[in-house]
Amino acid sequence: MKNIVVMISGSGTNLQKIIEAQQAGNINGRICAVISNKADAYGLVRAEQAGIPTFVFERKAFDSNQAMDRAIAEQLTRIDADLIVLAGYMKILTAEFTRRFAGKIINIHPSLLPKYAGLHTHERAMAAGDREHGMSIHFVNEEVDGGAIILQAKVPIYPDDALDEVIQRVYEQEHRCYPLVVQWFCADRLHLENGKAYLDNQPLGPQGYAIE
Ligand SMILES: Nc1nc2c(c(=O)[nH]1)N[C@@H](CN(C=O)c1ccc(C(=O)N[C@@H](CCC(=O)O)C(=O)O)cc1)CN2
Ligand SMILES: NCC(=O)N[C@@H]1O[C@H](COP(=O)([O-])[O-])[C@@H](O)[C@H]1O
Repeated sequence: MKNIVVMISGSGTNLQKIIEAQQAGNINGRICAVISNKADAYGLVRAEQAGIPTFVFERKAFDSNQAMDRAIAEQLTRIDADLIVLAGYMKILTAEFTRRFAGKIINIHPSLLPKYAGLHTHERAMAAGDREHGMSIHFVNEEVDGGAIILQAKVPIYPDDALDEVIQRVYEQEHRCYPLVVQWFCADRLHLENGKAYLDNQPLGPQGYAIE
């Protein structure tokens, strides 16, 4: 049974889907803690409602990003985390942190990486006139959104779409796919080796597993 820690900064809808999948017995792991860098993150309420311990590490309480990440790392070590799930965690992790937990950290990002790394991805895709968009799940390294891609799911952008419609369309794919990837890791089907993602010991291509 793997020890899972989920790191959030906001609403926690992806966290909620992972909680529900775990409660339904679809994930061979236990969510041991939820960590947030924002004390007002609603995801903390979701965790508390599910009886999951929560920890808040706010940047203003530390002298540096390094000190903050070291404090988080100590908590993760105490928990003996096997998998660290970034689910809307909106802080760039230090290289020291990502190296310490290499192969154990995954992230979900609302674009078809390598397009639109960083923030405001939906707005950028719409402004570019893209007709195809989506989300990526990847291993995390020191390069922001540059880690090996595990899975991508595509969604259309229609000419008359409002921003919220695109956001919701991507959210649907995120909520479908993240619990699946967490289970792949917990079932020892997914691993990182020499910077490449492997599923069932087969190397995944640069865009990862393309789910229909
Ligand atoms: N070392 C890494 N850290 C993080 C990664 C990663 O791949 N490598 N993924 C991000 C998640 N993310 C996009 O998916 C992302 C989050 C935040 C930022 C960013 O610019 N954050 C600002 C502060 C924003 C705020 O506090 O409101 C910052 O950290 O200065 C970019 C990308 C998680 N971390
Ligand atoms: N760059 C990271 C990033 O933008 N992550 C995005 O934050 C949202 C969190 O939603 P949630 O808190 O409802 O799960 C998700 O859409 C995720 O892809």
